[in-house]
Amino acid sequence: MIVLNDVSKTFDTPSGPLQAIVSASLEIEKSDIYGIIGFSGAGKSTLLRTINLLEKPDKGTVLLEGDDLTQLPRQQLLKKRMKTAMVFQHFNLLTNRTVFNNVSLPLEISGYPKKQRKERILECLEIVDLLDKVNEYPTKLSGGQKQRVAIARALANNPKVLLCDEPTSAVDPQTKESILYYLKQINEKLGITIVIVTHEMNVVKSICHKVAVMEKGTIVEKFHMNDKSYKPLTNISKILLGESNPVIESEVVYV
Ligand SMILES: Nc1ncnc2c1ncn2[C@@H]1O[C@H](COP(=O)(O)OP(=O)(O)OP(=O)(O)O)[C@@H](O)[C@H]1O
Repeated sequence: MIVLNDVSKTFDTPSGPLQAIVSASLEIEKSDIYGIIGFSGAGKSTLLRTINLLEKPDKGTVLLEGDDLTQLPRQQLLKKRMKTAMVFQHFNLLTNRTVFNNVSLPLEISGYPKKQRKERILECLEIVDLLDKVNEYPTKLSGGQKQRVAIARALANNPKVLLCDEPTSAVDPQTKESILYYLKQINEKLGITIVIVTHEMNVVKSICHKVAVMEKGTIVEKFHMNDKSYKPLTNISKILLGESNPVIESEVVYV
């Protein structure tokens, strides 16, 4: 479904070039829930953003359903990018639009037939159980409800992949569980592939099938969560798989 092959990305910064991704290779299969974990600054978000080429790699290839996105002309890339959708930590809803009109936005941008928009918007809001909030404005919603609207908006154009960047980091533990529940449902019922960047071990334990661990721009480890014979290499994976006590080596790893 998604194949990153030897992807590298360097940013120009005032203090010189910063290599955010170093020769990363990753294979994500259809219907996977794939976690990308690591300490702050490891390159997780940048790697996630290369999957739909929001971040263009300097080197390497990014295949989405067999098409190399790095080689596609702009128009074809924009079309192909619609197969992916993003969910962010801080929801990124438009406060001057109602819930209904927030979910409508990607449909307006993609030119989804006007007559069918309402039906599609309501379908998406039903998936996240928010039909009773269609006419509310985001400021009236809780954090969890805002994130569910963001998930409904992400689903609007029928993506095959959801790219989630710390989707539960800005909400309380109970709300976190609810958001993970909806992501799981979306994966199981709609077969949507989910790639999730997180620093929360509980998120990984709760929904991920597979995991990649990043350190300083490099993918240092990949494994299946249910592989009982797997011997973890890094502190993070040792904690994740219960082979080590949760040494809070950094404030950015929560168990
Ligand atoms: N647009 C940019 N310009 C310059 N440097 C950047 C840019 N985006 C990211 N970086 C740098 O690249 C490195 C990796 O950043 P990235 O956000 O991918 O890490 P991360 O693992 O997601 O961290 P966090 O968990 O803190 O969000 C960091 O040093 C960051 O400062």
